Amino acid sequence: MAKPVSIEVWNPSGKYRVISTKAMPGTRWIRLLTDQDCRVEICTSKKTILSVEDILALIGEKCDGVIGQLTEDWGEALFSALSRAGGKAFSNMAVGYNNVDVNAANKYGVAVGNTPGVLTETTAELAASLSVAASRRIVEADEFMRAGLYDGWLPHLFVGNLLKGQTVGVIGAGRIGSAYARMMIEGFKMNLIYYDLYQATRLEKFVTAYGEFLKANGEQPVTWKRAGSMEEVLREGDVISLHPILDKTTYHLINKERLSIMKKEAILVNCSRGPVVDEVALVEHLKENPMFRVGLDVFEDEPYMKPGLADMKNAIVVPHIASASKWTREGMATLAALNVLIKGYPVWSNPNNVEPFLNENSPPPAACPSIVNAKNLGLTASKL
Ligand SMILES: NC(=O)C1=CN([C@@H]2O[C@H](COP(=O)(O)OP(=O)(O)OC[C@H]3O[C@@H](n4cnc5c(N)ncnc54)[C@H](O)[C@@H]3O)[C@@H](O)[C@H]2O)C=CC1
Ligand SMILES: O=C(O)C(=O)CO
Repeated sequence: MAKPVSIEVWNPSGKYRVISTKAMPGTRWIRLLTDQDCRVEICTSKKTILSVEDILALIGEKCDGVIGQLTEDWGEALFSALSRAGGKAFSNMAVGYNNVDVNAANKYGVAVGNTPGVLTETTAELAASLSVAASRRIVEADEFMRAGLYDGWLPHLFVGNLLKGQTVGVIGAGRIGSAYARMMIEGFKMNLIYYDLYQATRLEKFVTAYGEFLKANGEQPVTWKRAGSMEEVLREGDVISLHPILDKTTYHLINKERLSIMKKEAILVNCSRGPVVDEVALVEHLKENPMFRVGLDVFEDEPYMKPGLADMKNAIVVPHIASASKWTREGMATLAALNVLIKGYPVWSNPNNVEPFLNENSPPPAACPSIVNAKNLGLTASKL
């Protein structure tokens, strides 16, 4: 028998019981739920990652909807329990939902929400920050300064790579990958090579137009190329950033063999999911190629790093903070809350445009912003 988990309660007499497995930023998300007659229970356990047993205890006998986190294992056990408790909706507070077994949710008729769009720019900004920090060796230089080792300017001190005119490679040119590409192209005048299963038409148009603008102003135009294979991106990119979803096609997409075809002084950035990179092979590669650098926000065995990674000077590591801006995190909480409103709301027809849900000063549309299994469950699409 799992121990009861500590909770904070809002609107105790609300008709619908909604649980959030973590406290989330802002208060708008709580207000939106309590305004719709929900009793909101927020888990206040000190444990960072809740186990399946902890969440089963939270769900209890009656529960209408749950907002959960990407660190939790949402599979058969939780969806069957939620369904038995009368629950109809679950939302991850994340756009990625590789921690969710959507087939199990379908089996129990539970809608699965995610939070796209609101984190696109914030996540791309962190990928861009890691790209610049790695290319200019900012973290190494900062450590050197704090250690009191700086005794004067030297021609060879922390020499890094110039980004202008180099090639930025993007693998997975969806919302975040495309936003990142634009930042690197517009900000640093880099040329683009990308690989995706689909054509990134808007991104291509942007690079073409920006290239024409530069040319008209007497500058070297930027260019783009859609690669026919991932290997092409790896061979040609000077800075390569990974932005695909994690599934079986992208697991260990970067492995020993693929690392070996990259340029010796390339920079690799991963703000997608840890298992997209074979981290053991990466550590070996970093040891053998001191001029190869990485910026990592995510790790294969998160929250742990593979042995040796923390010792590598040519690696910058940050704790899965790519979406961590105040506006984005509050927006993610809002979208997650609206996804679990269980009054039979229709599903928003364009999850790539979630702006109307994010305006603090006007009520959101009466729709669930993003339900990934809406078609499987035959949910009605919003006409708004
Ligand atoms: N580190 C962090 O804090 C964050 C991480 N993420 C991760 O980023 C991922 C992407 O997010 P969005 O850009 O919003 O999703 P998206 O769905 O717009 O883009 C994903 C892209 O990956 C492409 N893709 C899928 N399989 C592929 C393959 N085998 N090879 C090449 N491309 C492939 C898709 O066609 C799509 O264009 C999320 O699924 C999540 O895992 C997202 C936000 C924050
Ligand atoms: O949204 C996601 O997928 C994250 O990783 C956290 O923002």
